[in-house]
Amino acid sequence: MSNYLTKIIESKQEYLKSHQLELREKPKPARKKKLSFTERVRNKRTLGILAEFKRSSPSLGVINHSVAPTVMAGKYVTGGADGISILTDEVYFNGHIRDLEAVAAEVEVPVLCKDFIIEPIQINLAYQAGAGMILLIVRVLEKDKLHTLYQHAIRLGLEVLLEIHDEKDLELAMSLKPELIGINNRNLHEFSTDLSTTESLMRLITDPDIIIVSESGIKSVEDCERIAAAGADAVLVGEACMKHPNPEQLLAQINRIERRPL
Ligand SMILES: O=P(O)(O)OC[C@@H](O)[C@@H](O)c1c[nH]c2ccccc12
Repeated sequence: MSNYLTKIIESKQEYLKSHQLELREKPKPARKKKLSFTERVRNKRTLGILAEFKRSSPSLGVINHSVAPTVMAGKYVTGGADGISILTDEVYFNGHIRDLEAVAAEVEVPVLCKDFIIEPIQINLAYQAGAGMILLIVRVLEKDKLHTLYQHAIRLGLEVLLEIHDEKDLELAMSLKPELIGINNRNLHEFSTDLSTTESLMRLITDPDIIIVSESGIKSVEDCERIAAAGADAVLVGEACMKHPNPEQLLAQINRIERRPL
């Protein structure tokens, strides 16, 4: 693991230890049944969209601190997002699980809990807050732990976005027979992004039933066209949405991009 990721994971372990009391589970609230992200993407012929709410990040510092998550999520849905990703990590991304809770209660599309998940309690809390999906980053988990967390989420009826960055991650991810894979274009050693990561890993994924989301460094409609040409099914866009003067318009344009036929 890179130094940066190791630091984040260590801080997450600390956080979970020191917040044990607050993090205790509450009774499960009634949940609205929503169409899953995977189903939504399968039902359309154009590029799927996961639009992300991210106030700040370790690589960029402050991105946008002035807009409320529910306001932004409303714009994302208007623009045609098939799912909303909410960064809930407090320490590095200035997020909160309450952001997710507020958004999940308001929108009809599924909401992704974007965090560094290393313990089942985090999955339970995401579920209780109304998440329909969680992220598992293959790189930060041992094989057994990855399997345990994956099965735990699936049993709760959550979708899992399984994030990979290279061939080794892909091999491990495939051992779970996933429905949904995220290819992260960001090199976690030095924060740089390179869309060719999606292009090269796409060539190795031969199962047409797996929905592939390309993540990070996607800044424009042209970038999305490139991702669609590589054969990915969906994009995860954060910074470009958060900084855009009119995110609805950006997403509406992305929403018109045809996917590559199987
Ligand atoms: O803001 P961008 O470059 O559009 O990237 C969004 C998303 O892919 C990125 O936030 C991300 C991808 N994987 C992660 C894991 C943890 C935290 C953040 C991420």
